[in-house]
Amino acid sequence: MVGLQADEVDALQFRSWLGRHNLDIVAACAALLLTLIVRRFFRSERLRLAPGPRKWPVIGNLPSVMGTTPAHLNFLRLAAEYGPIVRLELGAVQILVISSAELAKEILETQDHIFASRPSNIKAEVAFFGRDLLFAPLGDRFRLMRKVLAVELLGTKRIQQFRESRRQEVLYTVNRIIEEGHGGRELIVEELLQESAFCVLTRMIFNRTFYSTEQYEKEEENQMKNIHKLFSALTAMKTSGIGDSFPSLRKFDLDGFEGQLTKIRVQLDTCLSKIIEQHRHRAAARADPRAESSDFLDVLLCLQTDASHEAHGFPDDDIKALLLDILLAGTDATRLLVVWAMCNLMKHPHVMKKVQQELDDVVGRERLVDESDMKNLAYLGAVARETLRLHPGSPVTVAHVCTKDTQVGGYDVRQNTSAFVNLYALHRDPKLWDNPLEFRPERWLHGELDHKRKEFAYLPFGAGRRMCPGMNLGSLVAHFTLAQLMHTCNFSLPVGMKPDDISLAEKFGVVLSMAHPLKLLVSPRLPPTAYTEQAPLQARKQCS
Ligand code: HEM
Repeated sequence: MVGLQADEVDALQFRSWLGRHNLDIVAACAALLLTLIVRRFFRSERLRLAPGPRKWPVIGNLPSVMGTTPAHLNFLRLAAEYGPIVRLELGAVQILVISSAELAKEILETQDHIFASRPSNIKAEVAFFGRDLLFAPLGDRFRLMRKVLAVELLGTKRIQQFRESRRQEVLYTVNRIIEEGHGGRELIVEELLQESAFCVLTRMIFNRTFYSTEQYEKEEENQMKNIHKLFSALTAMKTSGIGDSFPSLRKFDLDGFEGQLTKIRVQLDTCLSKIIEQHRHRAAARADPRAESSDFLDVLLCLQTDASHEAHGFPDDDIKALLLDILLAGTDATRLLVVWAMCNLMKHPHVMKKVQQELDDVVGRERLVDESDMKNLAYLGAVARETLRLHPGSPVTVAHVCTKDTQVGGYDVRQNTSAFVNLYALHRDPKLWDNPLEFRPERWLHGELDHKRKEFAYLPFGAGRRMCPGMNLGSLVAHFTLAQLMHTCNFSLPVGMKPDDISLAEKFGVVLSMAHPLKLLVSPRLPPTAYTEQAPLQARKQCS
């Protein structure tokens, strides 16, 4: 190579080597690619994955769960075909549907430490400031929020503190029902019960309600109405958007899901920030803000500034998110328990008769029910339990995401798979319940179930680390509302309608709503003297 520099010689030698080995290189690349494909193929072949329907390219099993059939019914159908554990791919997201008590125990107890987290979720991230508890992944923030909620807000003493405001709100609703049903007018009680459940909670959270223009400043009343409107819009929206199933498409917001959530969040934020400022202002005017803490928001603002408490410095966004969680998780669940119980009582008049007889025996007809009576109303309690069995407000648990590769029921489960327990399926499983579709409150009495019922057969509040922290409050409010309604009112069906005509069909949505809300006729049941107790509206004025 006369006249060539050393590096030019190297380049020429390399080119000639390349020419000679061209084919070898292509073959090596192809072999590498093939190895990767084969390894991937064999890896998933080696994994023993749970059964499930055939997948479509890209969209996976989305067609199996799309449409207007409620998710728990789709899951029930899939369980009948593939068994108690079904694997689905919803776009890029892997999910497991669990439909037996044994496997529910495995997810919610034996492997609770692995399955107690939540997957990321656009709705929570956008509408709940990405800071709420319901959708919080497992970690220090989750533990702190859960502790604050359970100990500081929903402890027995704190719940007792709001006894009078609950009584006023429920009696106010009873009055409205009797008034609006006067003269044989047909009523959709469900709508009034939604407002009632919401206001019971807003009284505890902000010490505000939205019915009375006399008690509250107009601005405060409008704030509550606005929150109710925004909150209703939020709950009416679907739980996930295209960006949840296909994270790579999220930035395009193809279905406008994120844009819509952002609009609601901005308005909620403005409204909640104003209420927080008003509470701060009021607390600053008190001699000892702690001594006079009167509602949940006051309590949280006190913790925020208490250097000795671990919640010290809790950001405002965490406070807003926690309060929204209480409204979101508490309102519908409580309302639905009362609504489905009433529906079943109207469908089974002999059960209604027993409930009212028990109320007359325990309370009598000369006074109204008090929360302290609840412990003596065993039959009414059994009606509520049986209602939650057949109509659990959350028919499927919130998603529990698996934080590492594991096995469930002998099947391999990959990290980041979301598991849903179909509570509706467990509660109607003929292997666990005698005549599961029959509404029979008696099954809860006289220890009838003690020897028959299996563990994890009945989970209306979930189980494990993510079990509902509002169970006691939700049960108390729902049982008390039902007791007041059954004690003070006579309900009957519109002319020409028979109990058998009542439809138990369920509407598509996250919670278990009635597809055909019940229309009822109502009249007072007690002698007029029983209603002379301090009128609830007046009592609310004096209390504020
Ligand atoms: C009858 C009424 C209620 C029923 C049937 C009910 C049911 C449930 C269910 C099934 C879950 C999901 C459990 C899981 O993911 O495994 C849940 C979670 C939750 N509930 Fe309730 N609930 C009721 C009332 C309430 C009330 C009144 C509140 C608030 C005061 C509340 C607050 C929550 C919260 C914050 C969570 C999320 C807990 C977490 O992720 O750690 N619930 N509830």
